[in-house]
Amino acid sequence: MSTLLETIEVSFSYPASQTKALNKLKLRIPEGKKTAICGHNGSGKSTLFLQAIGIHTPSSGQVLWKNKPLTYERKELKQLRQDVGLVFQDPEQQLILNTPYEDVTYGLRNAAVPEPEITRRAEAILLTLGLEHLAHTPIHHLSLGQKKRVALAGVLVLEPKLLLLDEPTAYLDRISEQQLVEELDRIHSRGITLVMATHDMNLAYSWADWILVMDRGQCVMEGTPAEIFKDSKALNSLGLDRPMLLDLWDALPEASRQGVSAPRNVSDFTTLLQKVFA
Ligand SMILES: Nc1ncnc2c1ncn2[C@@H]1O[C@H](COP(=O)(O)OP(=O)(O)OP(=O)(O)O)[C@@H](O)[C@H]1O
Repeated sequence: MSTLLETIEVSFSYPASQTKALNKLKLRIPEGKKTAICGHNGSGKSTLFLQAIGIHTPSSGQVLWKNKPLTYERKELKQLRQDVGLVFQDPEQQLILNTPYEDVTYGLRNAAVPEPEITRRAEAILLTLGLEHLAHTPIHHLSLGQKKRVALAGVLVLEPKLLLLDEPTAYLDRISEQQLVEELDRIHSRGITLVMATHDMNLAYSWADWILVMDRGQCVMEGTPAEIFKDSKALNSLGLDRPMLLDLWDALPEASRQGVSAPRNVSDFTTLLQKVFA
């Protein structure tokens, strides 16, 4: 499993704060996977993302992109921010222009992409995310879910190799969440490595193929969803819930679970129930 981004013993404190937001953090983001980063409020997930795009620099330790330590030179940071896209939890922090079209084209102009190419790429990404009819609508007229899509479009249009998403489904309704997850799967199938910070253990369990758990600025667990959610006690002590599907799975008669792996989504669970109660 090759590593795209790595932190080696990274520590960082915000100027106004006494506590370390990151405390000798050691973790790796595997290339090509869908990784979920879980952890209670304040465990350091967003701070890690800001380190990954070089907005903050470690007070000690190193951040490595493709096995090379970041030097934080201007040219390198410019390239890094094209390779690593960050979608903030709150789209208001990200959307600075008046309309989705202006916002999506802004990053391309900064990257000195030729004008015909800008138009082509902006129109394509707005279409992909179902935003074409809103391209010239003032952003303050959009719903939160639509703003989240615009923020995602503005990052995706730059064709990053690694996409970091901070709580992308927070405050979305079930249908919008489902649509976003489907879109993320399409993005992943194009070869983009995805990392999602989330509090939603049901989503982490069904969506991710690799999970990192953070606590007090450290990575305290890593593994596949099956490995991570096996240890309910450890998760509880970290303030994280067990996915509902696993509780339901445990409630099934033992004989029906023998030799079958626990379902990762509702549709697999329903199929299993139909077999059990046939
Ligand atoms: N701008 C800031 N100024 C001072 N302290 C901050 C700032 N941003 C974060 N912190 C502190 O750094 C620590 C890590 O915060 P961070 O936002 O990275 O956690 P998180 O895991 O993303 O939390 P959440 O799940 O609530 O988004 C917390 O103790 C937080 O209070």
